[in-house]
Amino acid sequence: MASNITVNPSSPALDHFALPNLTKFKIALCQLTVYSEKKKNLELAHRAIESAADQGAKLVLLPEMWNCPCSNDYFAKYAEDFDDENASPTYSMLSEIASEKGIIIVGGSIPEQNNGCLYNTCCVFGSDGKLKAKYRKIHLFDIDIPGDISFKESDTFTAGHEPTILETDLGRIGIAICHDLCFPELAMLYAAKGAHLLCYPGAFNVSTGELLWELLQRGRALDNQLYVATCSPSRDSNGSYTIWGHSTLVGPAGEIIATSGHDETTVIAEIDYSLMQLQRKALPLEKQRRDDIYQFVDL
Ligand SMILES: O=C(O)CCC(=O)C(=O)O
Repeated sequence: MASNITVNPSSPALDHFALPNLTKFKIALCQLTVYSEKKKNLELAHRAIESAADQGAKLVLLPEMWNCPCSNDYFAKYAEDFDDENASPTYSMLSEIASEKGIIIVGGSIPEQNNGCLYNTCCVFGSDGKLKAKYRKIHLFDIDIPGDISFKESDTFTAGHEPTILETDLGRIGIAICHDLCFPELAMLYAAKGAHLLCYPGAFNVSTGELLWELLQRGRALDNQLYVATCSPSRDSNGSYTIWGHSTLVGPAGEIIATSGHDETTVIAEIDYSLMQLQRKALPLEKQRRDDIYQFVDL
């Protein structure tokens, strides 16, 4: 299981205090407008990534479902097969711009078609333009609030099974998508494997967004004393699914470092892992944890 997990938590070499080569860098959260034409979405994303890199961002995070309208009616039509990279315009664009600018791109999510199944998938490209990881959303979003919102992602998508954390020059990055934020267990698993940063492309709606979006990401950051970055599409009030927006970077004490409203924008903010070390020294939750009373089981 978990073939994307490259760090062995039981390895004595894993030092949770160890920092990557680059401890301070800029991250960009590109809160993109989503159009019904895929080509337009690709062009917009390309421009936003290029501009973020030109402003010094070393890591760019894109939103959930940024190249496809957020509706079960569209997912199959817009889906791409990443195994056939030449047939995937999204794969090619992200790979090319990552290597051209020498940046890491956590490519939000798009519908992936693979062996007759559809997945809500995030691809991560390294600064050499190579695909470094692929994460398929594990917790699908099914909700039914009478008179408010009804959405069943599991009608269309198959759930993924593989937590994904990757070792990069910018630290160990855990990947998850949107509704995955509601499950502290996944964030804890990544923290146990030494993650410095969790990236959540997301597309919360206005119904759950106002109450939960910020609370959840601050909770995941605070519990695990690491950085959490989220990136949403911008709001489209004409669509059937009204997006909350508010792409955010949260620091290891649960503090909001930078955030946005719901319009199209790019948030550029600094990650400084030395703050994570300070927070873990000041409040050593890891040492205070009572594994004799409750134990976190990592299968
Ligand atoms: O968990 C929620 O309340 C919203 C999640 C969501 O919008 C999604 O997973 O697409």
